[in-house]
Amino acid sequence: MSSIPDLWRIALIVPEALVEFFSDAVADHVVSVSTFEIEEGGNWLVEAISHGEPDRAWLTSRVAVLAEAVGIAEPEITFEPVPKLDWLTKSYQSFPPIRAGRCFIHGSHFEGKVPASSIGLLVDAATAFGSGEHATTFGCLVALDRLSKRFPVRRALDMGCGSGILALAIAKLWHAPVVASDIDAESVRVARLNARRNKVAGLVHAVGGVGYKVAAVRRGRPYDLIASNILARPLARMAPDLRKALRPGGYVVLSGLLDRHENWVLAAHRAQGLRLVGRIPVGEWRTLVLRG
Ligand SMILES: C[S@@+](CC[C@H](N)C(=O)[O-])C[C@H]1O[C@@H](n2cnc3c(N)ncnc32)[C@H](O)[C@@H]1O
Repeated sequence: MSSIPDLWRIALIVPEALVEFFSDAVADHVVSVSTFEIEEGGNWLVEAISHGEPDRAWLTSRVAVLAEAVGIAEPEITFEPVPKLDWLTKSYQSFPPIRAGRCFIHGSHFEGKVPASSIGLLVDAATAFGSGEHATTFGCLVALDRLSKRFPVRRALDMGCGSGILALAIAKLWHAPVVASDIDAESVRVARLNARRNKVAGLVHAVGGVGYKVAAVRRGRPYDLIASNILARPLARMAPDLRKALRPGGYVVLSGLLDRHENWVLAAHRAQGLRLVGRIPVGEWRTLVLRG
């Protein structure tokens, strides 16, 4: 527990018309920003969470400058540490096991048995994205399970690994080495921890850095399989790099895109010669399976 960074809550109340403006202004300095209406048609609460104690003086003066710029009274900004064990224990316990294809994702609080014929993935809801409950992670796991029944993989890449959940699944489904990369250092730490806890540390190599710029990602090429659950814009932008990194005939699993972005992302990858071989819609989210 001691290696989990301290979380801080930063809160301010602003008029509805300025919610986005203030959320964007703090977004680069925190790990998440939530907004809630607190008076119907009136004020909203902007609540941000940061890793470690935020720079109070900087944030306070930034908020003051913004308030002056839009002609409102300077909103009060509060800073408070988030009680460590409480929220972690709470979030651990709020996640029941999830099945996605043969994958059975459970937290360390799960006392039951992983069903025979399932593949257990031990992932606690913590400080990195990916504990199976999100539609995009779920879609990727279902796609990976389907592919594992008909396609051999000698090496794979999980780009934007978060908790490492997709890399763990690939390592367990194929017993193949996986490079797991993430732009966020905390995610890399959590992915390594999860690889050890799932006894696949010898197969999952977690590295930090942006997309295909990471040396270990380039060294691992060509990959038989690339999974990337990021967002529509980076997924579309990385199409040329992705094709270069993929072995001809290899598979790509893309997620993190909404239904309205599907054609756009697909067009970028089709322009590189990939073709659509699978599509898993979950709610408004889409997971696409492409073949090189
Ligand atoms: C939606 S999470 C997915 C986590 C996990 N793979 C899953 O499927 O649940 C996206 C992750 O991609 C990382 N990320 C975003 N842009 C990236 C980029 N250009 N290169 C590498 N990682 C990136 C984020 O830090 C985040 O951990």
